Amino acid sequence: MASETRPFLKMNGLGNDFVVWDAREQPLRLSSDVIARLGDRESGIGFDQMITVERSSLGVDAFMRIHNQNGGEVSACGNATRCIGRLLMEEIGKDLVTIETGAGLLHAFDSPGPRNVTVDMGPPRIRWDEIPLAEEFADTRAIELQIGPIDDPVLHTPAAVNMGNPHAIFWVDDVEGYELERFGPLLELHPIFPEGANISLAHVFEEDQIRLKVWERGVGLTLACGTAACAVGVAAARDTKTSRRTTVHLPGGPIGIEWRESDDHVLMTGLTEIEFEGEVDLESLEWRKTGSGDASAAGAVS
Ligand SMILES: N[C@@H](CCC[C@H](N)C(=O)O)C(=O)O
Repeated sequence: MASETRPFLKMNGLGNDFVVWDAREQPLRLSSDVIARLGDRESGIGFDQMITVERSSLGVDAFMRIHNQNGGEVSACGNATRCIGRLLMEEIGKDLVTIETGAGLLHAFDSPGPRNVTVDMGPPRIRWDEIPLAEEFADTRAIELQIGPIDDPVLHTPAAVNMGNPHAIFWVDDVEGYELERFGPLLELHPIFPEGANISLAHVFEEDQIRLKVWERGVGLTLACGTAACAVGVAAARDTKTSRRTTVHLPGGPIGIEWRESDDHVLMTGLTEIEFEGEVDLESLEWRKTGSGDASAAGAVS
């Protein structure tokens, strides 16, 4: 049987990077082992998430399937929703599109500034069983965590928020003052989080300005995580550390978050980038670049 070569697009939202397949005409389902091999930065294409754009069974603009680098399927990815929103808006020629995800229908719309996209991520879920947590907590602004090898008290009382996926947020004085790569893997799989969790270190350094570093479930340290930025914006406002409008500064750049009072929805605005076009032989998993991205577009600043 001849091997199949499939085109893909490499994109990122503030450095949180994705391989994007268009599977609307020709379905594509890869095993978790293949996804992990393609996601490997040494031997594969390298990405944080793999995004498969499919036809929506609900008749909206598209369905977006999300896999983490380790091959596990998840329901939400804020940065990828902005990237897919941009692709669909450019394709359809509209300035608002609706994307079906595992976490529900999300609207993406054009935002001032080139390649800037806003996504309405819907309302946060903050009840202990919605996050979900393994035991009842009346107040999820600070839950109690028992974690043996870590003795810093700051790392025992995270806030917990679900933005279509579970997040734990530790408020610290300096996000660089902790070895997130050491305790991220322990906390991601802590039994209090039956579905695992994305782990954030956050610090309000100026009025409504938050510094954020994230250990993503199923990936590790990433340059940015959109749902974490939303969760942190919500946790900060719940705790009156900030107003409902914040700028969250990630290693990959800033992202604007608004937790709208009128309908409880969280809006996230930030840059999207097409890095390059490529193709993969799905049998050998060999891949090559076939085209360039935004950086080579006319007028782009390199
Ligand atoms: N990078 C994403 C989140 C991707 C999923 C996450 N790792 C999880 O397992 O929930 C974002 O931008 O939100």
